[in-house]
Amino acid sequence: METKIIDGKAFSEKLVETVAVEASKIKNAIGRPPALAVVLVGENSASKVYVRNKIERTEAAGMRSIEHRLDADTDQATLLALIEEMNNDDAVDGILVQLPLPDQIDEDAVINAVAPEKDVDGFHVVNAGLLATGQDSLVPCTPYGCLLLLRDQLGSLSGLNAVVVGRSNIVGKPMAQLLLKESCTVTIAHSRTKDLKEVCARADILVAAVGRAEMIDGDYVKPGATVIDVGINRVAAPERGEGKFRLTGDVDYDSAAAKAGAITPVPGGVGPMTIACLLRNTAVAAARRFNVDIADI
Ligand SMILES: Nc1nc2c(c(=O)[nH]1)N[C@@H](CN(C=O)c1ccc(C(=O)N[C@@H](CCC(=O)O)C(=O)O)cc1)CN2
Repeated sequence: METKIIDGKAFSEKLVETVAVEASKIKNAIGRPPALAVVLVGENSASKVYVRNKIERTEAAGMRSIEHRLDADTDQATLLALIEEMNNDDAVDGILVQLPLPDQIDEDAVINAVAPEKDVDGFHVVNAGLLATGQDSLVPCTPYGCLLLLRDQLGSLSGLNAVVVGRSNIVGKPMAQLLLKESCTVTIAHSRTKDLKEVCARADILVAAVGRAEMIDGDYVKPGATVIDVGINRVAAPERGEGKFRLTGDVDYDSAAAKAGAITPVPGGVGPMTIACLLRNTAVAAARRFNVDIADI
């Protein structure tokens, strides 16, 4: 059986087109486009690229982008004051603080300072609680992107065995909640799980979000399973020249693809879905704030 390579880039481009249509409906209804404020603290080079992409794609989708760049030595009180200002600004629909933050800032305090209805990352404890109890919430972008790819690949997920490797608040836990909502039988596994290989090899859906380059190889994959690789790791690639890097996932692609029915590549799989779902969440946040009816995206 041939392995399907899931094209997250193409899927994300179609999703952004749909978001743009809904964004223009919102603009017609409220007299301005949905607005997303992005905050970058410091000089992390990957974060700078992600933020630049977020800004470009927000504008390309016909939405307003507001950018705040703060120095690496910014203190927590200053960042919290900026968030409070944006919470109270009626012209801001979505607020995103790019992670990771410098060490002097408590990430949880920042995440929970964002007004839940503007929390387009879906990380606030209120949104996490709403998701866990099956209520409407803003859902974290990466897991939601994985879910859209899975639905597109498999149709109904009901009754399937899903294993999520990784228990972060940002990916692993919300991914498990989303799969549970789809009536999967869900296992959250992690680096301390006993017999991890055997646990994974029972999965119809295997989501790797463990943060270790190429850890999940073909031995972890049930024949025909759908494998979703959330990892983005930069590893040395001396074959490309001195000091060069290549991007790789948490899955050892070649050996996993040899067993899987379908698999996401890195790059070009889950990554592009993260930003597309951020735009989707911004449109959803604006529509909910102003009671505008939009399509279910
Ligand atoms: N506040 C947040 N911070 C972070 C999040 C997040 O969802 N919210 N996620 C990641 C980074 N991230 C978005 O912020 C992100 C990561 C990767 C991609 C992506 O498109 N990856 C490409 C490869 C890009 C490259 O060359 O590096 C791919 O996989 O094809 C988009 C967004 C941490 N911080």
